[in-house]
Amino acid sequence: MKLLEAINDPAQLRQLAPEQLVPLAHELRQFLLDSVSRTGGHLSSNLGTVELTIALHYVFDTPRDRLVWDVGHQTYPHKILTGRRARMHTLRQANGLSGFPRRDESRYDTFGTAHSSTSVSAALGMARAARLKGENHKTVAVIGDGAMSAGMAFEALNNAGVAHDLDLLVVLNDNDMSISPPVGALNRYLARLMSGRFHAAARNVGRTVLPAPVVELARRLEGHAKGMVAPPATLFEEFGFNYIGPIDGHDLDALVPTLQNIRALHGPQFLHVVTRKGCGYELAEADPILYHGTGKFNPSVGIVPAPGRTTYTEVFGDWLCDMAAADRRLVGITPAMREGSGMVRFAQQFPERYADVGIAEQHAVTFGAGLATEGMKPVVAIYSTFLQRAYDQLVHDVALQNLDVTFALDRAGLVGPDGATHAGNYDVAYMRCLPNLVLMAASDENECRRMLTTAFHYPGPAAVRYPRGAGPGVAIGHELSSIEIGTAEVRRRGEGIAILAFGSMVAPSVAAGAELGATVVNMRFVKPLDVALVTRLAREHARLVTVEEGSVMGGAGAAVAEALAAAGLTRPLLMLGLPDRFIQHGERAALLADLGLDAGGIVASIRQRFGTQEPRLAVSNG
Ligand SMILES: Cc1ncc(C[n+]2csc(CCOP(=O)(O)OP(=O)(O)O)c2C)c(N)n1
Ligand SMILES: CC(=O)[C@@H](O)[C@H](O)COP(=O)(O)O
Ligand SMILES: [Mg+2]
Repeated sequence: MKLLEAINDPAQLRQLAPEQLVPLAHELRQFLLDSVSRTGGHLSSNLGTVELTIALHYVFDTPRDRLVWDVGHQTYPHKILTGRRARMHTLRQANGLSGFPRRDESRYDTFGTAHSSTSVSAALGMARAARLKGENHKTVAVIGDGAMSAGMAFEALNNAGVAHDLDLLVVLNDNDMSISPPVGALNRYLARLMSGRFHAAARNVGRTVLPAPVVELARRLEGHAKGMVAPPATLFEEFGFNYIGPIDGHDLDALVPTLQNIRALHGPQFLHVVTRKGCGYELAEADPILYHGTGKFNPSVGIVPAPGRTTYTEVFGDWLCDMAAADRRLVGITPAMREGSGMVRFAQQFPERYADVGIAEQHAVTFGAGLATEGMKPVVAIYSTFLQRAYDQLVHDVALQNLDVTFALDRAGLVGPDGATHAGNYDVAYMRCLPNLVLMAASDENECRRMLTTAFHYPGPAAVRYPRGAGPGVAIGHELSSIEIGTAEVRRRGEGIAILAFGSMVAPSVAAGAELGATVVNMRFVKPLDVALVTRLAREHARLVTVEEGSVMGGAGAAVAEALAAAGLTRPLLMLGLPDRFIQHGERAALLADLGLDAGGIVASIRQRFGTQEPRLAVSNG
């Protein structure tokens, strides 16, 4: 590790001779594999960007030249080369390095990210700012083939391609993979670019990078000389970029001179590099999906899948297959999260009714709306955090038209190591204000299954939110039974205090209620709220507490407060949930405990707010 250990800053990397870069890449890849196997994290994508990262920092004058990564799950080599090597053992842990770029972590992280397809927009903004400020640095966006499939990337290309006064380079890191195999026409197009004349052109590209008009002229002349019609320009050229490539993204002898040539050019440039996900670690190359995101593992053995407790994701996946067998109208939709959303078996068993639409949350929702207009029963499986992307589609295309779309909202609440970017803290706040929509929060695995069935049978938009990981471990029935809409369930009768708990907070609230002698209710529905029960509880108890794994602001507790106000009832109401700040990465259970959202924390908050005396006062009415 001699070369790597000497690099604490890209300026030191730039002192190396070109022939030292290959051995450096070897050291970096070894370090990366060793490091991720100890911490867990995103492995395959990072193994694929080792050479590209070295070449970019070697050629560009970072951080003066701006380097913007898309998604950011492939930035571990970048972190290692930009002074964070010694902290890689803290990756994705509380108070440790983030798994994604963060502006507050390093001046080399020019743009915070983790949701995909933002890089070209952000880089274009930076390039425009440079122009306006009279600065002459370069801006580079690195975007994967999966991320390139999103509408937002194309909105940015559309804008950038006519910005001929800006020095912007878009590097397409094409590894022919999203998390799962890529889908759609763009992917097919990229595969075609890899073949035929483009492949032949790639061999010399390091020596002959030319501005777009010259390339275009040469193409026409070549066609003319051969008496043929000139070959068509690439899609990216049609957008206004100078397209270069495809080149081998693991070949430093091609990457470095190509980037050096491009750096001297002005206007929008597009470099297509081809990499292998998992490159250099045989097991990850053979199964890049398994090694996309890993826990800790022994690199000489590889990941050994161990049976664990059933996760909510698995509950959903099993329900989806059962419901699809029962109802031929069901169509399962995922925006590029087949594995994460538990849809692998469904995709195999019901290929005609399975739709991976790419990283395209907005399209996923409106595609579902379209299916619903024709009497189909779409189920959009989506992480809470990614539904944020499709809010207008949820409002305008689904809720406003009262269309029958079921939303399976996975990763609702804190997610743990991915941190604030992936936390699903806001879905309750942004969904419960929508007319027509039914919103449920699952408190255990079996209830999750029943809620999904309820949502599916409800003839309008309905969502079930459930957290990352396993639930309390209750037995899961095989039947497809529903819950009456808008009904809560009293889990424990006590006096003085009533705890109204939502979803994942029911189990700790029941434990807290036992310690306090309080009534505990599993509210089940955020919308419609069981107003009759809420008002009855308010009349029977002196103090009310709401507990939820979601933003307190605008959340389910706020819904209870509104219901009380509407009924003219005033009661001391303690609302527990996620505070008005972003919660960083760490282990999910530990983060919840830190926030007082475990049984002990709930007891402590209630005692702190209402005192330690048994609050026996029963009130007659408001
Ligand atoms: C808006 C959004 N939707 C979904 C995801 C989940 N996600 C993270 S990486 C990824 C695949 C990205 O593919 P690509 O850009 O080709 O990068 P690769 O993993 O191949 O390196 C997906 C779907 C996300 N981060 N953001
Ligand atoms: C980078 C990204 O967005 C995904 O890979 C995400 O990290 C997956 O999270 P889960 O592990 O919760 O599926
Ligand atoms: Mg890819």
